Order: sequence, then structure tokens, then C-alpha cells
Amino acid sequence: MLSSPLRHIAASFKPRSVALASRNARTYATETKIPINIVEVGPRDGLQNEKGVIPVDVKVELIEKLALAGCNNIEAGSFVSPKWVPQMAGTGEIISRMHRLPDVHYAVLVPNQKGLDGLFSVLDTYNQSSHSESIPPPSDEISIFTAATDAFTRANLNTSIAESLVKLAPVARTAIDKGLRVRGYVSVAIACPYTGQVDYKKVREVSKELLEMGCYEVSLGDTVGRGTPTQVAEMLEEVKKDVPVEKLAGHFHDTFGTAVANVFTALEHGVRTIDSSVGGLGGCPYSPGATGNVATEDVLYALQGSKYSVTGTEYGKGSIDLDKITEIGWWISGKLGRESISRAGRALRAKKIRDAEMAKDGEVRAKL
Ligand SMILES: CC(C)(COP(=O)([O-])OP(=O)([O-])OC[C@H]1O[C@@H](n2cnc3c(N)ncnc32)[C@H](O)[C@@H]1OP(=O)([O-])[O-])[C@@H](O)C(=O)NCCC(=O)NCCSC(=O)C[C@@](C)(O)CC(=O)[O-]
Repeated sequence: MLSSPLRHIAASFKPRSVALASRNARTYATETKIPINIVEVGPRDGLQNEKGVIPVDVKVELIEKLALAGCNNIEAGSFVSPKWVPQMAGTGEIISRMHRLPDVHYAVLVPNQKGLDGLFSVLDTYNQSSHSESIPPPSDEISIFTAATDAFTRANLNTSIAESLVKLAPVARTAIDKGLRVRGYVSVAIACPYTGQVDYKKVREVSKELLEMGCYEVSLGDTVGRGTPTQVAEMLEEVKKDVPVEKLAGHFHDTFGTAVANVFTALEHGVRTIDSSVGGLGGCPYSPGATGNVATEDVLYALQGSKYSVTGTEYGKGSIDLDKITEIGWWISGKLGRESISRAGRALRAKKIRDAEMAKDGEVRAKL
């Protein structure tokens, strides 16, 4: 009889040909998967739209938890007027205080030069500190935003689309000159709460302009969550006439329950980056009834076993850990005084509770 450790080695031994075949099979499976990036926007797009204002400490903890779940792109907050969006006050403090991981991009939203100056002042303090050699910077990326209708741009930025582009171009240039990445958003890419159906040609034109001003990627927002897969496909076909699809990201809200279907439609049309929000946080202040972003849990769950694989840091074993994200979704929802609204998050939590009860039940029976 073999001793226990040797039995273990014997059990794991396979003839060389079998070992090679199974390694090749694993390599093949990994190589054929199409890598997808997730941009976790919960701390920004999610929390900015929640009624309750979350304390800085909790936001810091949220961002840290997300990075430890494997998220490699996190929108951490925004430097906007606190009169317009009080929920985002304290972003400078948050990005200075949070523990930052080297392989994670921490982005902040800026609407104008004043917002960029707010970020620069945080970065100046970091650069002057003695830790700047060893600790990653508070942020390496800004997101700028405009929209596909004048009415929405007026509501969100107090300008027309054309004026917003004129104002954003020097902001993007200055950020790039300082070594920051710049990402662009086009809101209301499908429907506008003020004007209804959107002209996709406008989405195409605005996306092109954002790329020309130096954005490395443009995220197309179904801000009010009204889009259907057919509309997403039509919109993307139009935008792709002028913009390489590798430069596009999909940003879907889930008001009508179509967000996961819209994610898959975007992926099938060549989009490789998806914005999502832990716990399905968020909404849209200009669109009554609009719900949050597609939940990160729902996207991760739906992508399982598909031809796509989600990229992430070593903390998510090269991906984003669905169980950890589910827990975070419940934790942050609890801080908001409610339950997670992610469908997958709710089902996974219920299963976990049921499994724990059954295990306990089993233990009790075993003792009887
Ligand atoms: C752009 C403004 C400021 C123009 O608003 P304004 O009123 O025209 O600006 P202003 O230049 O006249 O300034 C008004 C006051 O705001 C201050 N101010 C001015 N700028 C800043 C700043 N950066 N940070 C802090 N304070 C600022 C400024 O100093 C002044 O203060 P006061 O003199 O009255 O005391 C305003 O419209 C604004 O803050 N808009 C941001 C709205 C916002 O954050 N919306 C949500 C983000 S977009 C989004 O969620 C959609 C997206 C991206 O997720 C994709 C999708 O789903 O579609």
C-alpha cells in the first residue's frame, strides 16, 4: 500500500502522450477564446445615479474590492460640479486614498478643464510624494463625454454637441500631453429621453470626432436602456462605416431588460469592450424609470462557456471572479439600503444560501 503523498502522486500521473494531449486541448480552448474587456463603472456611473450619497470610506473600499476581484479597468469617480452631481463629491480624496494595484487602470470622468485641473492637483501631490516610485498613480485615464443629441448634451453639460466638442478637444490634448489615456463617451446612442429615436449618423459623426481628438476608445451609451438588439446592430453598422470597431465599447443600461442581449449583439458585431456596473448600480437622472448599467454579474454569468473570455488581473486568475463580484454587489447594495438588483447576483446568492442550509442539514443528519 502506498503512503498517502505517494498515492496522490500516483493518482495524478498520466503517460506523457495523454498529458501532452490534454495540455494541448487546454491551450487550444484558451487560445480560441476571444478576449473581452470589462470596464467596471459602478463606482462612477452607478453611484452617481443612486439617491443616497455614499461616504468616501465606502467608495474607497468598493474600488479596492473590485480590483481584488480581478477588475482591471475601474471608473473610480468624476471631477464634475458637486452642484450638478453631489454623489461624486470627494473623488480627489478617494483616488488619493484607495490602495492601487499596478495592472489596473483607474479612470475618472471630467467634463471640462476645471475637472482636469482637479485631477492634476491630485497627481501633482502624488508626484511630489516619496512613494511615487513604488505606488501606482491615483489615476492614469480620463473619460470625456458628450452625446448624440443637442437636447441631452444641454441637460448633461449645458452646451450643444458642437460646443461640447470644441470645449473637450483641448482637455483631451492637455491630458494626452501629460501622459494620460483619454476615453470618450457618446450618450443616447440609441434613444434620447427628450427627442426619442436618435439619428445613428450623428452617433457616427460624434464618435469620429472623439477619436480624432485623441480618445483611444469611444463608449456608445444606451443611456436610457431602451435599445433592442436590432437597434444596437443597426447603430453599430452605421458607426462602423467611419470608426474601426476595435475602438468602440458598448455601454448598456437595463431599463427594458435587454442589456445582456445588447451586450451579445455588440460582441457579435466585433465590439470587444463592455461597460458594466457591479450589482447593476445606477440609473439616469434625465430619464424617469431608467435603471442602472447592465450588472457585471449578469455579463460574467452570460459569458460563461461562450467563445468569449473576460480579461482581468491575477486576483481574478486572469479574469474577473463572478463569486467575488456577486458578494460585492450585495455588499454595496446593502450600503444603499437595498438588495442587489443583478439577476445573476440574486440567483447565485440564493443558491449559496440553499447550499449552505443543505450542508448544515446534512451535518445534523450525520450526527443523528
Ligand atoms: C460641465 C458643467 C460644470 C457645466 O455647468 P455650468 O453651470 O455651465 O458650468 P459653469 O462653468 O457655469 O460653472 C458653474 C459652477 O460649477 C463649477 N464647476 C464647473 N466645472 C466644474 C468641475 N469640473 N468641477 C467642479 N466644479 C465645477 C464652477 O466653478 C461654478 O461654480 P460656482 O461659481 O457656481 O460656485 C456641468 O454641466 C456639469 O458638471 N456636468 C456634469 C454632469 C454629469 O456629471 N453627468 C453625468 C456624467 S455623464 C453620464 O453619466 C453618461 C455616461 C458617461 O455614463 C454614458 C451614458 O450612460 O450615456
